[in-house]
Amino acid sequence: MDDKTSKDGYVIELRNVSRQFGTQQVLRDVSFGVRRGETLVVIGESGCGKSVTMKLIMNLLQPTQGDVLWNDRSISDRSPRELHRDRLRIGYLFQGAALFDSLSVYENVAFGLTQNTKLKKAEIDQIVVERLREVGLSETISQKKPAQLSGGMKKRVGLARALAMTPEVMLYDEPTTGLDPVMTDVINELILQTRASRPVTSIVVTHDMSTVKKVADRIIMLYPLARLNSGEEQIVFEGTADEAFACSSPRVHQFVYGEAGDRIREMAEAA
Ligand SMILES: Nc1ncnc2c1ncn2[C@@H]1O[C@H](COP(=O)(O)OP(=O)(O)OP(=O)(O)O)[C@@H](O)[C@H]1O
Repeated sequence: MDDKTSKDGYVIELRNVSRQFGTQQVLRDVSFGVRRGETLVVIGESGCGKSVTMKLIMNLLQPTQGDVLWNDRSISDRSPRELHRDRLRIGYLFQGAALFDSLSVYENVAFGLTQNTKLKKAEIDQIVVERLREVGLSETISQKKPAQLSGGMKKRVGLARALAMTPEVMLYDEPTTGLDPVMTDVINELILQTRASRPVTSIVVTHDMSTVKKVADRIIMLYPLARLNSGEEQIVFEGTADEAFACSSPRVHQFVYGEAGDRIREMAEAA
C-alpha cells in the first residue's frame, strides 16, 4: 500500500458501507477503522456479514454504497495497477486455508514471491524455510501436498504463505474453525506472535471466544440486519474483550456467553 497513514491513523477503514445481494441487504451503513498495529476482532452470529466485510476489505466484493479505504484512500480511486500492487500488501488466512491442492507446501508458500517478485530461487528458498519455521513447521514437509497435512498444519502453511509476502495487513477469517483446543491455541499464539514480530495491522473474524480473549485489542460486534429495527446501528458493540464480557446488552451478553436465549422460539415462529 502507499506509505501515507490516515489522519485518523486508520490503515483500513469502512465508511458508511452498505452491501446488498439482490433484495437481501447484508450490511447497512457500517463504519469502522483499524489503526496501524492494532488487532481488531469482528464477532457476530452466523450470517451477519462478517465474511462479506472481509471480502469488501480485500476488494473481492465492492460496496453497494459507501467506501472502503486503504491508508486513507478509497479502493475505488485506485488504478488497476495500484490495486494489484497494494492488494499484495494484504495477507489473508481464510477458513479452509485455501491452499493450492496440486502444489507442494514449498510451492504454496513461495507462490506470491515467484509470481510477483524478481527474487532469486535461493532467496525464495530462504524465505520459505524461515516462514515455515516461524509457524512451527519443518522444511521436511515442504514437498508434501496439502492433502497429506492435518487441518492445523494446513492453516499454518496458509499463514506462512501470507507472511512470505511481508504483509502490512493480515486478515484472518475464522482461523481456528475445525481445530482442536490445543491447535486453536497454537493459531491464537501465532496471531499474537505475528503481530509482536512485525508492524502488522490485523483483522480477525471469529466465533471463538478464546481467540477474542487472547488476540483482541478491540472488538466490534455486527448484528444481522434481519433482526434489527430500521434505525438501529448494525455495529451493536465496540470495546475491549473485558468490556464485551461485562456488557449488559442482551445481544452482546448472549453472544459472548453462547446463550440461546429466545432463539429456539424465534426460529420456530419463523419456520
Ligand atoms: N456472493 C454472495 N451472493 C449472495 N449472497 C451472499 C454472497 N455472499 C454472502 N451472501 C449472503 O450474505 C449473508 C452474510 O454472509 P457472510 O458469509 O458474510 O456471513 P458471516 O457473518 O460470515 O457468517 P458465518 O459466521 O456463518 O460465516 C448471508 O446471508 C449470505 O448468504
